[in-house]
Amino acid sequence: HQWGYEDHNGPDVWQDLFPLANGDRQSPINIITKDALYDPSLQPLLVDYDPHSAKVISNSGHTVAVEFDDGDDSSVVRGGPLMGNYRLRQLHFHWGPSDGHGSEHKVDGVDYAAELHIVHWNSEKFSSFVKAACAPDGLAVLGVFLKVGEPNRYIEKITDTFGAIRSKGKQSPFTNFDPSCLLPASMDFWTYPGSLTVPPLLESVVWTVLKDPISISCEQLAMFRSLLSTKETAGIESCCMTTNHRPVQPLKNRKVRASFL
Ligand SMILES: C[C@@H](NC(=O)c1ccc(Cl)c(S(N)(=O)=O)c1)c1ccccc1O
Ligand SMILES: [Zn+2]
Repeated sequence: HQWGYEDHNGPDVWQDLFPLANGDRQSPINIITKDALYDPSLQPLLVDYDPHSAKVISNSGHTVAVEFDDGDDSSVVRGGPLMGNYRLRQLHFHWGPSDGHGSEHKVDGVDYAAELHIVHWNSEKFSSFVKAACAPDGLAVLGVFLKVGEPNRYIEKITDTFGAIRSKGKQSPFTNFDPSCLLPASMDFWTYPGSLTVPPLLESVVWTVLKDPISISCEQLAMFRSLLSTKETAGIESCCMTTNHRPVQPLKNRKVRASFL
């Protein structure tokens, strides 16, 4: 039984197989900006990525991901709400069936066309991503909103590979890529304690969501939707990855902090 985003295996039934779906610190959330607490003690968020860490780009069936060599601390994020270094592991995207929605987090109820997640793990306290993914401060995910507008020349480097990774399970070499090129000018962020937004929904993510979006053109977005969530095997008709975003979850007893006034 493979989880997905359709009625029979989507977010509304994930709780059947993954009980954490109804947990106390689930992601994504709607960020209500007037309730966000400005915290002057928050340090700037500092990324330091080595382009040679990028290894492959893969179609996981749920999303498209660039995977990095996380064997050393050559690509890390630190500062912000984080204690110590978090090592870069992978980046991936979430989008929707139309340009009107597709991001996972919302800001004052408004969602963007898509959202980029840059996933890191706490290499000071843990020896692997899998171990870190089970601890409350094990992962740090940097969320970046994508707003429909001008074509994005760095997103183009990603969509250029889609011909080779059209179906689920396909991967292609992808190196010499620094994810900093996908960050907006301002590193102002909101931060809150949350979870993976995909099963197993582990509650181990310190979220930092950047305030400003980056651009993506509607044609580039359409290319994400042309990726297939099915394997290439003959006989099974292929289906497009038209949507892969989880609805917003209850805030419950959490506070969102802002790094800016
Ligand atoms: C199954 C899928 N894992 C994730 O997508 C994923 C993992 C961790 C986090 Cl923290 C998030 S999230 N959305 O909370 O940022 C998503 C996957 C596995 C292997 C390769 C590519 C790939 O995409
Ligand atoms: Zn994600």
